Amino acid sequence: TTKLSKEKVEITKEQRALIKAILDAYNRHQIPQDVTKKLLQEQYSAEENFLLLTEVATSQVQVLVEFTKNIPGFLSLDREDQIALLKGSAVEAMFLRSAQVLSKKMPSGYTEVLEERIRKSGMSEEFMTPMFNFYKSIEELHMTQEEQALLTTITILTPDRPYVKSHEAVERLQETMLDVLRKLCVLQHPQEPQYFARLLGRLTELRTLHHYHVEMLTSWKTNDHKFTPLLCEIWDVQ
Ligand SMILES: C[C@]12CC[C@H]3[C@@H](CC=C4C=C(C(=O)O)CC[C@@]43C)[C@@H]1CC[C@@H]2C(=O)c1ccc(O)cc1
Repeated sequence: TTKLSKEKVEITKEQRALIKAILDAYNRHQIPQDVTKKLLQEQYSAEENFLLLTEVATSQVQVLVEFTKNIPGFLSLDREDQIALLKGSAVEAMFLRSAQVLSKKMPSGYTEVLEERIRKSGMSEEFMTPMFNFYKSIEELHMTQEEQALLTTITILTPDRPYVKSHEAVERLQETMLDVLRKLCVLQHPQEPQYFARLLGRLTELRTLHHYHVEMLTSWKTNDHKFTPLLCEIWDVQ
């Protein structure tokens, strides 16, 4: 008979404090009300939808920077590495954020409106399909808030981003988060031993979306769509 590994998984006091710090930061940093209200009120047109998504994307980058600064240990990394990690993970963190938001049904109908504006923003089908497939694969996981916040943190703390100098320091920080997430998955999804592996599989899918995103921006640019200076800065768009 296969001996089920009933390994005694225990979250330490420090790890519990880490989860709390990351979850508080994740919940504290939301898109400002006035931005989301505009998204609900403005009329629909491909141009208007693109402008609104650009505004909400710009706001999300600012939220991402604030969240990242609250990741325990992040500010003790080398300053240039902090920038390299933010630039390297901005697109993936944004797609992970959009998947987490779009897989939640909100009473305000925000999710439906957002989805409608994405579908009618002048984005070509070839990028729409993989993006919505990703949203679906995230939705099927039914991630808890802690798992979402930790998965975003793990994405940001990816050591092999371009221009990262002290690879080990980032790796150590990421491993701390991976260990906490692994334990959480075992405790919160006891009947799904593969759940943690499935979560990490989503990070691989995120990297392919990153590739699509570069082409998506270029296709928008050719139809002379303007991005904000912050988006150009963080996404290396000319
Ligand atoms: C990524 C995205 C811009 C940012 C949106 C995302 C859909 C849902 C979101 C939810 C957010 C929240 O509720 O916190 C923050 C903004 C995001 C993350 C859009 C889907 C396609 C779009 C896009 O790629 C895009 C890129 C450049 C643009 O100028 C306009 C759109």
